[in-house]
Amino acid sequence: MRIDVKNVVKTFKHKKALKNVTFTLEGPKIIGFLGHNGAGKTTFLNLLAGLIAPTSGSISVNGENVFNAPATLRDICFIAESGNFQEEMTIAQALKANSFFYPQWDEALARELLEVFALNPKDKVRGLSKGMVSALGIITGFASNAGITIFDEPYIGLDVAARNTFYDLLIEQQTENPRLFILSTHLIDEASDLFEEILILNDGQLLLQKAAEEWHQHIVAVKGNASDVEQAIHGLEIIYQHMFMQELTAVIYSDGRHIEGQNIKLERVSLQDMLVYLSKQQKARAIK
Ligand SMILES: Nc1ncnc2c1ncn2[C@@H]1O[C@H](COP(=O)(O)OP(=O)(O)OP(=O)(O)O)[C@@H](O)[C@H]1O
Repeated sequence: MRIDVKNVVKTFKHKKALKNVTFTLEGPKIIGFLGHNGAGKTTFLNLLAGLIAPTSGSISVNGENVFNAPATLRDICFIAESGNFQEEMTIAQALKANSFFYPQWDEALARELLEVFALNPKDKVRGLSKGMVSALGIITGFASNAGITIFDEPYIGLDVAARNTFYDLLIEQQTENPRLFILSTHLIDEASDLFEEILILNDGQLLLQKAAEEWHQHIVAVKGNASDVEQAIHGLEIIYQHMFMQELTAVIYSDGRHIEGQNIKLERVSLQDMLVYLSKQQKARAIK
């Protein structure tokens, strides 16, 4: 599976939710699609699932433009944050409807997962708790067997045990039947070991796309007096920088270069730290 995103802009009235986003994803792989609130993640996932059209630019899957391409959409399963199930249906009917849509649907897996998540197929979607709707989404996503399976905040309302079940299933499915899984989530520390590639959106733009290995080896925060930090990181890609009380923090991509200098500190940057940095930056911008 290959997704090509070219110069995508999405504007809602006066709000530019996506500002000229370009990248390529190739699977099978588990992708972490991250960014703070309002970064544009859901907007992008809706575009990828062909639910809305870009204002300009294009998204194609294996060379086919997704918008208005019904055949391609049958290989993309998008599980929305709020659950995209008809309220008046029972769980069994909701699964049936999805089984008609996805040609590779795995009925045995759907049945097995209903038991794993203790859902009663006769229950109506309307009466389900948030956690149960999330579980129904997870079942649908895995059973769809779609080449691209997207989970947008898949575990709202799920407890730790159910979330762990989800992580185990993801690994099991990726081993048995590899696909391109895209996960947008706020529970980053919990899920970060699962990601093989990480994309971070910030304010409608792609801030960063790295393989997880590259992240662990090469992304580092350099802190200290501004001129010392600037000297130490000269020529490197700066992902983020922030000045506080005369101390400069610069998150950089070291590209294997050994970083040294006087009066500077180097720190590892977890995905969670990165999002904290980004939201600080956003707040600082809002205050200005
Ligand atoms: N239908 C819409 N009409 C107007 N503005 C919208 C619409 N959908 C999204 N936006 C705006 O576009 C921006 C990006 O929203 P989006 O929901 O894509 O962000 P997100 O990264 O998914 O955030 P969250 O993590 O909070 O779900 C926000 O400023 C949002 O208010």
